Amino acid sequence: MPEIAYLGPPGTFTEQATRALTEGFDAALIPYDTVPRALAAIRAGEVLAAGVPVENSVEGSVPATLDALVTGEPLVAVREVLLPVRFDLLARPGVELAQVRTVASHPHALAQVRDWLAANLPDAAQRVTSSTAAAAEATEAGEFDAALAAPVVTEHYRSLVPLARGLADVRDAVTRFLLVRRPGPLPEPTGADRTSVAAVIGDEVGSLTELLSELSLRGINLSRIESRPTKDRLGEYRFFLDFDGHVADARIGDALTALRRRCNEVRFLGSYPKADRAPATVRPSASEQAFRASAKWLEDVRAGRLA
Ligand SMILES: O=C(O)C(=O)Cc1ccccc1
Repeated sequence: MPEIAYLGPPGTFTEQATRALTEGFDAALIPYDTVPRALAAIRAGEVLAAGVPVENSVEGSVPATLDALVTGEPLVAVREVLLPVRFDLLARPGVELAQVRTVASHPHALAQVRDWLAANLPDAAQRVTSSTAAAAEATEAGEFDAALAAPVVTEHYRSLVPLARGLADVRDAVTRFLLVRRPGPLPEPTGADRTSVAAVIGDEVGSLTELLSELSLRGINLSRIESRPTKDRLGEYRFFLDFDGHVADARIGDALTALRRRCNEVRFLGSYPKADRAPATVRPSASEQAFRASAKWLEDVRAGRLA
């Protein structure tokens, strides 16, 4: 049975997401304490793939995931899923809200209930853990007074009881997760796909504008842009771009070759079906048919068939 890594321990949001990402095939889910370790396990050939969180509608990107995706051997995303996130505040039996002095969770969880914590636990010290389930585990062990975690976490840390349920400063917050693996055959284009790349550009006037123009000129809709320091030199950034379309689409292939020419480094991070299944809108001049017809025209010109 294929083994798939996820950010553990059991009971994380990533575990739930990874179940959804691997729906339809039998896989054994293996917990790793951090996203970089889960991705290292793919690179080392210990697991086939990993489910990882990439971004949240409230708190933005998960930097550890972005950095680990571009450090080391190439990896590509093959599926994505969106998971609504709400948190329970869990404590050992007998601990009341007024007694909570320390509350632990993943940084994204603490950020998503910042207002609730300010209003209800203004004096509690916030402690960061590697995941929400790690916070629950440590709370059960007596390390913290309370943990913010997924409601399902109590299936694993059974002595914990909720002090508050369904917390979220922003209703309908969602987190986006990817199933990542080593490069291989790509998912088939569906007409509602997303492509992810990471590009390092030179420190020159207009280099980012020109990079983005390569997409807009071909009618490609950019759905996310995020920058992270390359860590090599102050002021040098790597841009993580997500856009509508599949690398098999002519307009996307054309744009990627342009990025490859322009950028100091381009890493392809996958083409995969969008979770919302919303088809890409393609203007007529960027359609497959238009690309085919113009390539044919050029071929004819070069062969001396047309003036
Ligand atoms: O810690 C977890 O449970 C995770 O899977 C990471 C995370 C944390 C907060 C919101 C969504 C995902």
